[in-house]
Amino acid sequence: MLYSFLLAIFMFLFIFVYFIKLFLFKFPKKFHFPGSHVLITGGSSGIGRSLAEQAFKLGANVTLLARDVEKLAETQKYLLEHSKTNKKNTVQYFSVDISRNYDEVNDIIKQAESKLGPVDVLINSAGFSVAGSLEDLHVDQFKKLMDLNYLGSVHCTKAVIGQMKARRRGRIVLISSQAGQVGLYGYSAYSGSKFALRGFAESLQMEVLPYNVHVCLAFPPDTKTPGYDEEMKNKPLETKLISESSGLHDSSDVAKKIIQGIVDGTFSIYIGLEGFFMNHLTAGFSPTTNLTDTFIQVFSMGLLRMVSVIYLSTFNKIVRNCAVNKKLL
Ligand SMILES: NC(=O)C1=CN([C@@H]2O[C@H](COP(=O)(O)OP(=O)(O)OC[C@H]3O[C@@H](n4cnc5c(N)ncnc54)[C@H](OP(=O)(O)O)[C@@H]3O)[C@@H](O)[C@H]2O)C=CC1
Ligand SMILES: CCCCCCCCCCCCCCCC(=O)[C@@H](N)CO
Repeated sequence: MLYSFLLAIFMFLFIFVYFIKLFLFKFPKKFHFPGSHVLITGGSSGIGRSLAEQAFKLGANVTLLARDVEKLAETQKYLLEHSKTNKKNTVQYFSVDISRNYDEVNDIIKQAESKLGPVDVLINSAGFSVAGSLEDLHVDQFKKLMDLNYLGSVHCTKAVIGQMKARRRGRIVLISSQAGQVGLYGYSAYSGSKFALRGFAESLQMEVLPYNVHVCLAFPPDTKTPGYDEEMKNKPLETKLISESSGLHDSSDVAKKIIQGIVDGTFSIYIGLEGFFMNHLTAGFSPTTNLTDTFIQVFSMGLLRMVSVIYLSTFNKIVRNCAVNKKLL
């Protein structure tokens, strides 16, 4: 009796999900890297640099944007020497602060496009993090985080979106963070800038879907990069202890998942086991681009919510214990 009841529920959900595929959504077509133009902000370091390396190896022409010319030149040299393919693809770079002024960013991107053709994939990886309690964070730091992590991505996206829509081809990649899925101790400033990307990504995806442009929003966990090392210097113990629960990952593994997401046109890209859980728990009203993920979400959200409540209580305990140890409570 119970067995056939469960079977009926399973069948119902199965039919529902396939209904989604057949009648409600057209899933993205695969993207092919060879010969394409991939522009990567923050391409001279960390996750952006690993993405540049992998895109270049796949035969893409790569444009790197960042501020420091030496790091850019060094990355270009590294790619040309270490990732050489038998294809005739190339790497160029431009120095620009993407957080400041839309017109300046737009000019640089137009220059990049005049050399390598219209951008097919825009990867917004330039970003940084500062962790601290609200009392320790300066209001200026909130502003700087929004200017780079959020507006920097908006500027670059606005500069390429017109031609992508016109050509019915393109991928916009936004690098959020697991701290853009859950707010944690120390991330009051950083999380705001990363949650903002999700609102931007979801709205934009609805706007550009008819033009075959796909938005990919990635949620990396802690990843060993120069930016991470910098963040660690002033990270509160609470934030360290809580973040440890989803481990420390390698930037080339993170980049690999993102590249696969770009190929598939996945809206929501996660990394690691905790990433998988958080992705499905927080899927909410986000676009569906993948049948398996949608299927898992329909089944698992309630159960995952239960798991998240347990995690939350352990995080709250960490914060309380730290306050007690600091003799604040
Ligand atoms: N590392 C991690 O643990 C995680 C990182 N992320 C996110 O991934 C992205 C990449 O992080 P990560 O690889 O660690 O960062 P890194 O600090 O290693 O690299 C940042 C890159 O962005 C460039 N950049 C910084 N400011 C600007 C600016 N104003 N204009 C143009 N370019 C700029 C830097 O070059 P230059 O300084 O020369 O301008 C550099 O190339 C960020 O958005 C980050 O928030 C998400 C989750 C985890
Ligand atoms: C359903 C239950 C699953 C629960 C798992 C919870 C794990 C939460 C850990 C969050 C880690 C946040 C990392 C932020 C990384 C980052 O963006 C900075 N390092 C940038 O430099």
